[in-house]
Amino acid sequence: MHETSPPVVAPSILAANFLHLENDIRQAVDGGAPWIHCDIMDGHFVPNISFGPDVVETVRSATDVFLDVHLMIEDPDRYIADFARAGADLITVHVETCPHLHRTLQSIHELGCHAGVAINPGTALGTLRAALEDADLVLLMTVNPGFGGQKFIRFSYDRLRALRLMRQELNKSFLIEVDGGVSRSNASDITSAGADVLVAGSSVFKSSDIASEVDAIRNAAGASYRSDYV
Ligand SMILES: O=C(CO)[C@@H](O)[C@H](O)COP(=O)(O)O
Repeated sequence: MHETSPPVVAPSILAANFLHLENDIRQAVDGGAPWIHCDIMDGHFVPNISFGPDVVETVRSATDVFLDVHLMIEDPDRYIADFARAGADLITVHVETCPHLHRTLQSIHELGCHAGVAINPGTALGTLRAALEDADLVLLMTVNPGFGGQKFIRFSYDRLRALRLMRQELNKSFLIEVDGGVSRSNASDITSAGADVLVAGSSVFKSSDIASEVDAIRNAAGASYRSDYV
């Protein structure tokens, strides 16, 4: 899981130009992104539909970077094998969609992938507690999921600090990922509050220079990152 030293910038292709997807991804990787984030939305758990395993498989065929697949879908157990087959390295499910979260995380591991748990801004962090035994990563949503281009919710800084403290108290080493409204202007505050992985969609792919934008976020994040957090 720690193949690349944090802080990691994980550009979300939700905001990419799908006519030039391979080119957009290449520019992001050239700018220093070791991960690519794939947002899977079903129009039920979140009010938007994105793409499925076929697109993930196409991305896999175009790049060997770490593929971070975020399932914003009801009943994710039905699809995790498809995303593992498509080439996901990490599969993250939402605590809000998994009544048998422990079993779901085990299934992801059995499929040979790293397992993550995501949590919405309105869900209490305590609901994660049991999952922290098995998760390789916790994805803290810093917008309400469903759309790119939203504003970072400010109370997320307190949640990040609280999650970092939980990790310390439990003596765990899961990575903390932040997703939504991340840009070069808040990346430093986000890492100093405890994030190891920063998902950035619009700020990267809507920019006129994708590689420079990734580099700028990485530099800002790196300036305040403390490796003794993990
Ligand atoms: O999962 C989501 C949205 O639900 C995110 O991955 C966004 O796609 C991030 O996009 P920006 O907020 O960076 O535009």
